[in-house]
Amino acid sequence: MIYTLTLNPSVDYIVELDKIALGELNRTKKEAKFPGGKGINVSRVLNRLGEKSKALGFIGGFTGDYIHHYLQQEMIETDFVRVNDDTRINVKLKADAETEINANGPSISEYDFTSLKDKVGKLGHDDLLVLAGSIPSTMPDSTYEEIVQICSKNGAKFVVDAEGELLKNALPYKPFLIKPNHHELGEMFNTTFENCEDVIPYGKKLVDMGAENVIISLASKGAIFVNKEMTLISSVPEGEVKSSVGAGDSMVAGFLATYEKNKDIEEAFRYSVATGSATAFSIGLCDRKTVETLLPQVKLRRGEVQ
Ligand SMILES: Nc1ncnc2c1ncn2[C@@H]1O[C@H](COP(=O)(O)OP(=O)(O)OP(=O)(O)O)[C@@H](O)[C@H]1O
Ligand SMILES: O=P(O)(O)OC[C@@]1(O)O[C@H](CO)[C@@H](O)[C@@H]1O
Repeated sequence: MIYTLTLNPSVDYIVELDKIALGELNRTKKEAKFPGGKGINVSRVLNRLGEKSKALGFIGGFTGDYIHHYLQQEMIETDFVRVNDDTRINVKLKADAETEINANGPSISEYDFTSLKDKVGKLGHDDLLVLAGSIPSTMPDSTYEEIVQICSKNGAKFVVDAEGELLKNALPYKPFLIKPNHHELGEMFNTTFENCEDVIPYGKKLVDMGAENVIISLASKGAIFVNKEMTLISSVPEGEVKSSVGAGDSMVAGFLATYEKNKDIEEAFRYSVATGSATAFSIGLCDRKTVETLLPQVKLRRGEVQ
């Protein structure tokens, strides 16, 4: 079974304005709220693509209740650890550009973390855990490493979608899939990228560092896939971006949902890109129909073998 782990869930408050005037009263044109946090987004998109998953993580307070009820209504299984503080609220401003304000998140006690590790310890060979997003600021950088060590010991596969040290520390344990975007990749290697070709050598480095499969997204510029056997470069569909919040998480869900069905990497990568764009072209997360409409626009070509 697929499990998702969101150590720092959020209520995402999405606000649309014509423009933002700093230091003044602004009134919204439209607003919406959704349960958020990367792992939770992966569970919600998997569900829309017909794949079951169970959402794990820490939730607390009225915001935690909101997330819990929302997922229950969508018939998504959960097994959260309840914490004392409120789950955070992240503000997403959409005006000329998209601006995000993500909060630190609640404090997590040793006891809470142990309860969570006990749940992860029950996963075995037939399971896959998606670890996604930041960790609450009270938790150490070694947090993901501790969790993937448990998976590795019990033979459970895992996916990591996180930034910086959290991702680097997990690589030696051989994640099944990682999905940095080009900014995150640039920060890891202290460089910047213009296009898909620039990114390929760094995708290969991540494979050498332990990742089995690597997807690197470059928003409207395309995406690349690298593993030991192949390098693929993908175009992205054209359309109007309504909110890119969760587009990266949707890529992970699109890949896993398809791979679970047929173990076909190329097909999984095509779905991954179509699912990412389907979310970028929606307010909130995508639905299956939009993914299937966009799929014919996703064209893959092979990167050069080096
Ligand atoms: N302007 C765009 N046009 C078409 N597709 C897009 C656009 N922006 C994002 N996408 C889709 O979303 C995917 C992920 O985008 P991006 O590279 O911004 O990832 P990310 O930064 O991880 O996303 P997130 O906003 O969830 O953090 C892209 O591969 C693409 O499929
Ligand atoms: O602060 P983190 O954990 O890095 O990211 C959290 C977040 O921005 O990621 C999701 C989109 O990918 C949103 O639902 C959520 O608000």
